[in-house]
Amino acid sequence: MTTQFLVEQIRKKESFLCIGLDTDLDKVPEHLLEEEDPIFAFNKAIIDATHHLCVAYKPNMAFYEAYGIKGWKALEKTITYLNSHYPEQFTIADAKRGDIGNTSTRYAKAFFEDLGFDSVTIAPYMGKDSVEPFLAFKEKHTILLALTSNLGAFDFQTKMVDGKELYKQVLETSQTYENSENLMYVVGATKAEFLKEIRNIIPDSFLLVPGVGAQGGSLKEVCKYGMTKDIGLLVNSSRGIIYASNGVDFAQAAAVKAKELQLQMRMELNKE
Ligand SMILES: O=C(O)c1cc(=O)[nH]c(=O)n1[C@@H]1O[C@H](COP(=O)(O)O)[C@@H](O)[C@H]1O
Repeated sequence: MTTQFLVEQIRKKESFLCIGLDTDLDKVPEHLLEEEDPIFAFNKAIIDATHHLCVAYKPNMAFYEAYGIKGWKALEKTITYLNSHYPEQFTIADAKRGDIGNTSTRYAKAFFEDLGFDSVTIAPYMGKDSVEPFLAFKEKHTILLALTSNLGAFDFQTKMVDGKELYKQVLETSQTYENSENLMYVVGATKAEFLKEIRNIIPDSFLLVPGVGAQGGSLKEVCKYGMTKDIGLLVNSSRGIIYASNGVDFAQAAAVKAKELQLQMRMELNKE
């Protein structure tokens, strides 16, 4: 998917919401456990109930890998369902990969070619030759961790390296990589106050912003400092939406939560 198409979808739906499909069998409604594939049944119901309110879905690999082959099959069914029924949705494989070039190429093939995701999250720690194999894919997006939402972000990411915080080095250096136009970045919603400086370095790049909802980040603050003329934001909520209810009404309850965020996003978009 091109960035231009994503921006068109955001304007059309008045939403830059990404719904995180962090599907945990300990949290899904009990009646679904009788299904042959409860993970896919849950995801399908959530997607069908919320697709008109969001522009992206982000399954986090941990939640699928935790169930072995069954989890991987549910993931494959989920992305196939999204690509066939809702091809306008931007899909993110939240995998946080990155390895020596030869290995990164295989990860890129797995997520972009075999599974058919539009994007994948990547850790920048191994540098240029670990990231460029992902960037080589046309109309696919590499979402590099810049400043993450968790407390541990302060262990390394904000430390000074050559007179500059490490996350700023990540932003600046990655912009020199080949095909850097295919880069997006992760900035946690809990770090909204950093967005002003981040926008000085990458004024136009799209940001994936997790951490509203369960982690307490503020959508308003994120928009205030992070929004660009082409929006430039995908704001993710996972648990805050998908586990709104664990009864038979779970999908409708998720849609209510998604709608709440979409209405706030609509307001922010109209401020432009
Ligand atoms: O890459 C991510 O998506 C990510 C980066 C980050 O800094 N913080 C963060 O929470 N995430 C992911 O975003 C989702 C947040 O989930 P909730 O806290 O339930 O909304 C999880 O899948 C996290 O793994």
